[in-house]
Amino acid sequence: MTLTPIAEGVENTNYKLLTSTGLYVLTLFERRTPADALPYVVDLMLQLDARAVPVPRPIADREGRALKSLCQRPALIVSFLEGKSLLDPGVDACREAGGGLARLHHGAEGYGGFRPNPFGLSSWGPLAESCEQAADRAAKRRLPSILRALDRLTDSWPYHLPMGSCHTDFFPDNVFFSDGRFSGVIDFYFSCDELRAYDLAVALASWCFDAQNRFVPRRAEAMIAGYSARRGLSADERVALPLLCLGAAVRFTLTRLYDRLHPQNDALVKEKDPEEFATRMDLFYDMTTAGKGLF
Ligand SMILES: Nc1ncnc2c1ncn2[C@@H]1O[C@H](COP(=O)(O)OP(=O)(O)O)[C@@H](O)[C@H]1O
Ligand SMILES: N[C@@H](CCOP(=O)(O)O)C(=O)O
Repeated sequence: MTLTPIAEGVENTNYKLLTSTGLYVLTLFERRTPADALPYVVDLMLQLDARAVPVPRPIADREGRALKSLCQRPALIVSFLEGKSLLDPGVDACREAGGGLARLHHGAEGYGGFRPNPFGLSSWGPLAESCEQAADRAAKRRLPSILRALDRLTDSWPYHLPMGSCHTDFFPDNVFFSDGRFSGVIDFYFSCDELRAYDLAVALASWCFDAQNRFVPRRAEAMIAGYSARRGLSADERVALPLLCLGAAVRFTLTRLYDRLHPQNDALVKEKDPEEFATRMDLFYDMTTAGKGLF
């Protein structure tokens, strides 16, 4: 058996695990994934796997338990998924990814678990406050635009839209491709009950910017087309997308800012730049002010 650390993670500590029966991933969960949330996540992955959505399959021990404890942290072994994520996904990849997200939403239908979104709208105010308390000069400059976006989101959040089990971290690094086709999705540790259109908005806010962080409307159009070819998207959901993209941009600006201000020195994780999403937040703020659509 060999264990090789994987350094790409942002949230948890991961190892590639090679045994006589195959290749797996061992995850030790760090601060954002509490043990009591994991049964929801594991059972959702099992349901998706059973419905042929390509996700890592949790591996149980001889007593049938997948969730274990290792080094004082919750731990899980899942199957290794083949395929590669894309660094700068183009229009076709965005269409494929939209279709992949719709497959995930389909596969999650009827799921019996319930987990409120730990990083949903109601968490953003307290997160902003804890960033404010620890703020350095750069964070102090950023906070007013975060708070202004938060006011808009609080005033206009579309609570009435359809909910279900969502991934809520459907970023390019969590989606695998093989021969240009969607081949799988990993990292379900933020999965929870949320607005389905918010899940799509997270994908739009993370896939539809180029290497210079410029919004690419054609990618957004393709992603929405890929999604809606497999799963209906109502007129109300479509109209709400710019506001929900603003919400997604606030969420990732805040968690990245929090991580920069409160680093975890002992975990095998990488920090990401909050400014990348803060710039997107400003763009979606202006788009919602002007009442414009994404394309
Ligand atoms: N089941 C899996 N199959 C293949 N690769 C995986 C799997 N799980 C994780 N990885 C690899 O590990 C990296 C980090 O995993 P991820 O779950 O995104 O960690 P974190 O939650 O810490 O961000 C991924 O980018 C991917 O390369
Ligand atoms: N996607 C989030 C943080 C979680 O990272 P992941 O590696 O688990 O996708 C971000 O980019 O801030």
